[in-house]
Amino acid sequence: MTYIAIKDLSLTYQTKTKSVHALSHIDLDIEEGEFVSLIGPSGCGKSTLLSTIGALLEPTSGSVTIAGQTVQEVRKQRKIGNVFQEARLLPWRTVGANIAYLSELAGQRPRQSEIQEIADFVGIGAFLNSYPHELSGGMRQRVSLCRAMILDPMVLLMDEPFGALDAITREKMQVELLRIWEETKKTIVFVTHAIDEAAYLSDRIVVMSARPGRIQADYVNPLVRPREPFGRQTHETSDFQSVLHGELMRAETEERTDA
Ligand SMILES: Nc1ncnc2c1ncn2[C@@H]1O[C@H](COP(=O)(O)OP(=O)(O)OP(=O)(O)O)[C@@H](O)[C@H]1O
Repeated sequence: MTYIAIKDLSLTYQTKTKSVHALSHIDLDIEEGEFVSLIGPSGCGKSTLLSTIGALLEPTSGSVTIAGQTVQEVRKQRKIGNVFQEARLLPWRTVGANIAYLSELAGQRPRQSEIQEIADFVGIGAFLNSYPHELSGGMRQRVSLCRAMILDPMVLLMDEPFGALDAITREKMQVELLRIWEETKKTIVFVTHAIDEAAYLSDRIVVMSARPGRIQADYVNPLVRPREPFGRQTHETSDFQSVLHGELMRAETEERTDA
């Protein structure tokens, strides 16, 4: 059953000096509990699409609904969780206070036991009284994930969340995210540049064309779960990654032709 429904969505940015046609006639259905990755050439509109799903940007035309509600309604209920490449934590607040922050904005003060429970679940239970500058990049991203998860979001939108982490931390975070997803069955839309990351994590991989971004291909991931973590490759993994790589190359080539 369709949960996130994106219908004929286009978006053009208007600046003082120019207009940038970022997305063109996007149709995409995502089911409840699905893990979908968006990949595509740099500047093809992945973050823009994610922002329209999160109601951070208004499309020029078309619509996005989640469980039949407009994304603006869902956003008002604070039921959209965002995780960005930078953790965007408030440096003067402790980890615990950062996790509580968005709930406080919504007029709810989460109980300490609730904060402890989510922090334990995401593996930072021992750091609630620490400040962001005392944490590693991976730990800061865990705090950012807790801050989103404590809202019990209907969807989790993740924009290259591990893009700034070193390779080892990134792989650990991928394993952790899969565990969290399997236990909570949240619907996740995940933007990444990394084919191996998309192939390891997702149920589906949507490949976008060069700008203006369109859906170029939509792959159901053939790799059975549980999958090999830490970059370990099976024949099936490398075959699927080659297919995705070819698709990305086509998108890149199209960009050069259009330029
Ligand atoms: N606020 C804005 N005003 C004008 N143009 C913008 C704005 N934000 C993004 N763009 C342009 O829209 C296009 C899509 O940008 P977007 O960040 O969504 O792409 P992306 O696929 O996420 O890129 P990357 O992979 O490099 O992060 C790009 O050409 C970008 O320069």
